[in-house]
Amino acid sequence: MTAQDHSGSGLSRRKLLGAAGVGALAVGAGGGYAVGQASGEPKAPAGVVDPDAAPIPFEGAHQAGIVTPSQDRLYFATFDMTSDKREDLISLLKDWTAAARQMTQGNDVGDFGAVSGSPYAPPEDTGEALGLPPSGLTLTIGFGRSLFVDDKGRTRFGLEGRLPDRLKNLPSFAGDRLDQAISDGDIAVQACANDPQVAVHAVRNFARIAFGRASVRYSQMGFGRTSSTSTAQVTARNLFGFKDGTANIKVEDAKDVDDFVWVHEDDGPAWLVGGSYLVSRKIDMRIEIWDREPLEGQEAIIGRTKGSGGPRSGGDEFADLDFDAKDETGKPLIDTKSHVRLAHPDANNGAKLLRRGYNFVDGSNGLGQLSAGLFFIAYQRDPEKQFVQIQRSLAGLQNDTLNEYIVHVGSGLFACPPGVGTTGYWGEKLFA
Ligand SMILES: C=CC1=C(C)c2cc3[nH]c(cc4nc(cc5[nH]c(cc1n2)c(C)c5CCC(=O)O)C(CCC(=O)O)=C4C)c(C)c3C=C
Ligand SMILES: [Fe+2]
Repeated sequence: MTAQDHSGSGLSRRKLLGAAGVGALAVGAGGGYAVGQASGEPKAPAGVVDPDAAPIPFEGAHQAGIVTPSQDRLYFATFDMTSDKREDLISLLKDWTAAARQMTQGNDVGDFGAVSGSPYAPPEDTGEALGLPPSGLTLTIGFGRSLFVDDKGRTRFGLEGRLPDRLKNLPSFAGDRLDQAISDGDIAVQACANDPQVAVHAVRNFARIAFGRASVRYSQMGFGRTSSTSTAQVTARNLFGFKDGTANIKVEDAKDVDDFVWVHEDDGPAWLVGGSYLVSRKIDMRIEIWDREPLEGQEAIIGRTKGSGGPRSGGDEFADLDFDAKDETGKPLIDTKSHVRLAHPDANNGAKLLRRGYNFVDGSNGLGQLSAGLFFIAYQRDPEKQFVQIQRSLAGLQNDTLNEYIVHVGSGLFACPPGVGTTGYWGEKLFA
C-alpha cells in the first residue's frame, strides 16, 4: 500500500511548519507569522516572531536538556524493559534516537508521521503536536543501575563490566518516605519544552515505540521551572514562593560545568565520558503548613529574603552569602540550620550541583490540601561527592529546618550517556 496524504497538503502540518514555517518566521516583520498558515489556522499579527519556532539542536558532544536553558515545562518518565534481549534494547535505543531527532526539530515521528501514512495502519505519530512549533523540546535519557544488573546482582543485556562504579543505589536519608512505584527504573526520559503538549507528545510516542520492549514505570508532569541554568534567564520561584536557582551552576560558568557536570575520561567508564549523572527526587511540599508560617520564619528557614531573593546577610539576589554576619544580639543572620547554609559548597567540601527541577501539582488529597511539591532534578559528575554529600547535610529534622515542610517520596539515579553525532544513537558506545 502506498502511503497516502490525508492532510490534504502532501505533508503533515508539522512537517510543513518545519519546512516552510520556520523560514517564514525568521523573516520577521516582512514575512509575518507563519504558524498555522498552511493549515488554515488563525494567523498571529504580522511581525510577531515565535521564539519557540527555532528548534534546539539534538546532536552534539553532550545531550541537550542538561545545560540547555531550562524550558518552562517538564514531562519525566522512567521505563522498565519488558524484554530481556540485548537486541531489543539496542533497537529500542536506535528507534528512540531516530524519533527524538525528528520530534526535537518539530517534525512528526516516522516517514509518514501522523496523517500521511496508510489509512489501514495506525499512524506512526500520535498527532497531538500537529501544528505546534518545536517549543524548545529537548529529550535527555539516562540508564538506571537496574538496566545493568538485576536485584540478585546478575548482569542484564550482556552489559558485563559496563556498570559505572558511581551508579550505586542512593543511600537512604533521614526522613525519606520513598515509594518504589515512583522511584528508579531501567531508563529515564526527561522531556522539557515550553509547551506541555509537546513534552507529553514526545514521551507518549516513546511509550508507543517501546511497545513489546519496554513500558512506562511512572511519569511526572512538571510546570514552572525552579532553576535557571543560564544567566540570561530570570530566576523563577518554587511553590514556597522563593526564588529558586539563584546560586545554581549556569551554562556560562564553563569551569563549573566542566568540573561539576560532565564525566571526564579519568572518571570512567569510557562509554559515559561527556555524559552526566541525573538524580531525581520527588519532594512533597506541605503547602498549607508553610502558608501559616510568618514571613520572618520562612526567610530564616531558607536563609534568603522572599522578595529579592538576596541573602539574609544583605545585598541583592546575587550577593555572596556572608555566614559570619550577625545581628545585634550576636545571632547569625543566616541561620545555622537554614537551607542555603547547609546546601552551600562551604558545608559540603566544595560540592555543587546543576539543578533543573520543576514545580508539580498532582491535584489535591481529599483533605483540602494540595498534592504539590518540587520534582527535583540535578546533574553532576559524581553523585556520591555531590548529591549524596549535600543531601546528607540537609536530611533529618535536626538539620535543614525546611524538612518540617517537605518529604522525599520518589528517587532515582541515572547515568546519562554523552550526546550523539549525525549518525549515532543514544548509548551506542555501551554496546561497542
Ligand atoms: C540535595 C540537594 C537539594 C535538595 C533536595 C533541595 C531541595 C529544595 N530546595 C528548595 C529551595 C531552595 N533551594 C535553594 C538553594 C539550594 N538548594 C540546593 C540543594 C538542594 N535543594 C543547593 C545546592 C542550593 C544552593 C546553595 C548555595 O550555594 O547557596 C534556594 C535558594 C536559592 C538558590 O540559590 O537556588 C531555595 C529557595 C526547596 C523548596 C526544596 C525542596 C522542596
Ligand atoms: Fe534547595
